[in-house]
Amino acid sequence: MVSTTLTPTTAKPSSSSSSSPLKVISKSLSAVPVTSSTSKVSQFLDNSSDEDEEEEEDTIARSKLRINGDKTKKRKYDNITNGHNTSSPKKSGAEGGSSAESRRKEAERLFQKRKELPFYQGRREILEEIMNNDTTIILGETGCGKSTQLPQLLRSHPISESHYPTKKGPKIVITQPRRLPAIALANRVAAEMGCVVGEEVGYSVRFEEMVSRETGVRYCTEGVLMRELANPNPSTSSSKHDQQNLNLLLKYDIIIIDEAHERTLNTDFLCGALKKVQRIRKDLVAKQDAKGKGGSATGEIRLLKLVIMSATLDPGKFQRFFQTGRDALLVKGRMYDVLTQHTTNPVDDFIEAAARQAMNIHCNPNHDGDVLVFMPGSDEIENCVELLRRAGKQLPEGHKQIQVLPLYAALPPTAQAKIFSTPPKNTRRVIVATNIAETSMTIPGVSFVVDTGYKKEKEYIFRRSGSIEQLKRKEISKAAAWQRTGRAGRERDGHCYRLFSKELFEKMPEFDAPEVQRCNLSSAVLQLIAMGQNPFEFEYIDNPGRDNIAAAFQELAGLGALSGPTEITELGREMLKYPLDPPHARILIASFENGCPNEIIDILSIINAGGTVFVDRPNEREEASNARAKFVHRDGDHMTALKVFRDFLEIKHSSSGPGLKNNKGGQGVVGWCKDNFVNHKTLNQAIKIRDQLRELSTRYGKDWKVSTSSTNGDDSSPILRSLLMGLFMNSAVIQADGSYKQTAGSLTVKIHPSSVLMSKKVPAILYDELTVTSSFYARNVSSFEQHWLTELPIFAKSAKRVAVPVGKGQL
Ligand SMILES: Nc1ncnc2c1ncn2[C@@H]1O[C@H](COP(=O)(O)OP(=O)(O)OP(=O)(O)O)[C@@H](O)[C@H]1O
Repeated sequence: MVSTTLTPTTAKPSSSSSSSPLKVISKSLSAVPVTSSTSKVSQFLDNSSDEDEEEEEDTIARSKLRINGDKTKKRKYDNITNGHNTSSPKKSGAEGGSSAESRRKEAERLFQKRKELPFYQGRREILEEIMNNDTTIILGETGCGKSTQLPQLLRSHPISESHYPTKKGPKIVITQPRRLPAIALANRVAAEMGCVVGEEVGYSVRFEEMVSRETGVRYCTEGVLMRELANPNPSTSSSKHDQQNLNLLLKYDIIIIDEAHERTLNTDFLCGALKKVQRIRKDLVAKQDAKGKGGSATGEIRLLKLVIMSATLDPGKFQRFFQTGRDALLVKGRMYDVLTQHTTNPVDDFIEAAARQAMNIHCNPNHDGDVLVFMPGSDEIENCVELLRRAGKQLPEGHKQIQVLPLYAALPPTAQAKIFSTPPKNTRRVIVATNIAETSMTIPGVSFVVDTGYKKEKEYIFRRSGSIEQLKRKEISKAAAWQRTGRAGRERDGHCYRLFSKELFEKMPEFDAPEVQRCNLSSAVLQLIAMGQNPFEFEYIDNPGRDNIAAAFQELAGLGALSGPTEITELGREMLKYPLDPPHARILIASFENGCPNEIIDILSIINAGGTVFVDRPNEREEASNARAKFVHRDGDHMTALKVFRDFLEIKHSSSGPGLKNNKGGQGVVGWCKDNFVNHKTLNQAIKIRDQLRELSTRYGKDWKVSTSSTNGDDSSPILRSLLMGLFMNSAVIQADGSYKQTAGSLTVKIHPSSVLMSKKVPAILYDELTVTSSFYARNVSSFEQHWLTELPIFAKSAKRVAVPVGKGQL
């Protein structure tokens, strides 16, 4: 293999060189990246006193007490453990004294490491700043301890305790843009605090939750908190204080928005909504104090503190938005050095170059540690994985082996969680990931990062004839490059190989463009309206533009979620009860009316599981196509997926044990999936989602058991009609020349080759998504009767326009 030529760099992360006012916390510590830097653990500036150390030891002792005290309390979840435990003590759901003892010992061991983290070193100044202000902006270098240490310190450090004199301490929520880091961080922090996930420390992500009444630190995705703001849980909300339907989140004292540099849709909407909540709570506290209700510390309503954090955010932008009037805090220093190198020449084929670089690392006997490779998207990842696996097979006998693991959002969570498992002996792991692993994550064992410099980014194209959202490959920003670099150097010194030149790096934008300016806003706009906010007048960090908001209104109105520019309908509120996008929520509600929730819940669970229903294996195309043939349903991919799922469940239930062993009559479920080219990871994940949707339906008084087979036998039309209620914007009718023309736009679309309807001609199609390559391809396609369109309120008045009639004989 030809090695890539790389040169070392001495550049600094953009945030550190920002002209915005910053208050430096650990002055003697160096910034990333380090080339031949001498910053080591022993050089950390320790600005804590001995007395402070004693207070910290005391904190550990108290958290021990809390854990033991919880022993007799009934927990909300019986199965408190999960498959994502990233550090020992592992799966310590047992309540026995020995596991509590092992947790305590592990927490004590980890405490020795925690004490060395720069963030921990600067804790007094950080906590005082937070206690003295409403909103604090913190920039801390990657790996300095922001996400793991701040919630723990806020919960039980004496500085915070004196501010929150109640026995329980402040309740803290910390948001993450993605579910994997939220779960991994909760596991890590639970281990550091010596408790079981779901007790003192918990997490809530879409379709999965590990929290209880005892939970004082809750890691959650931004989406979960947004949903809570818009759709207060009746059992926990303080609705009597809600203003304009905005949930004031009174059960939380401090909300931390972590990784704010990502500027996801939810980051920006959360910042706007929380700023408002903070202001309303402040006014209410002032009124409460004036009435003499006992002061804000102990009164019914307490002030809300906000902390905005990242290693690479633009501090000036957030300072201006929150009008903090304070310098952002800069926590400098990291635990370990990271040497960063750029290529001297441009790279022709970045997939091959990345595979080469990973193999070069692997074949160097002095290089110890796992490799994390960043690729733009799943296709590039699968190609790179293939190259690496092939190269791995050619390693000489006795050579250290490689285990290659893909990591991207469409993989089901169980497949994603593999990155936390211990590799076999004498094996180096090479993880090939999208930017899903770019922020927040500490992937155990990783010492090397290979960065291709590319990402895939959603781009929303506004067209009068129907907007489309597409994924495009783009160069990353400097902030993203530093985040990627920061995935090394977390457990030991690291090395980052950038497969782009220093000159190219210098030309990269400082930060990523905010998602509000390039994504479909319908879900966020519906939530805003439910909160009583006018999306056109909402305070945005960066305005999304009227066209983007108007497009969301159009879609939501079509779904029946809005009755006026700022008025949500009953149906809209109903839609918000389910953790689904508006179109999917609409489909679910339609299924209750059409008598098919049983089937629709299964279909929606598969769609939301991430991953495909079928898998491909190289050189087995014919076998795969023969195996699939027996599942094909004439009405298309949704009914086909339902058939696969139902057969899978039957096999699973008839198999002995958890599905890994053979059942008496034949093969086990894993063998069945292999023989039928079925993706068992997707379907197992679908089971979990199905259970949650069923539970939610029951909670809202809906009978999910109703099924078409109990009414109309084999008739799939109620299911397809339900799908159309949500996916009408994604529908197209056949034209005389055999092409399909969008009903809500004017694009000509083709059926994707992966669809079972690929070579069929049907009067009308609906689809889950549109991918754009040389043409517009509809994926996950089902057929339906053209005249159904005229029954939809949005099309009823303009039936002629949407349904260009083509008789069956013409097809
Ligand atoms: N799952 C884990 N396994 C091992 N070590 C971990 C784990 N999680 C955190 N750590 C250790 O704790 C340190 C601090 O992690 P933390 O996530 O708090 O840093 P951070 O400042 O939030 O980083 P980033 O900006 O990259 O999110 C890491 O550098 C690593 O040494």
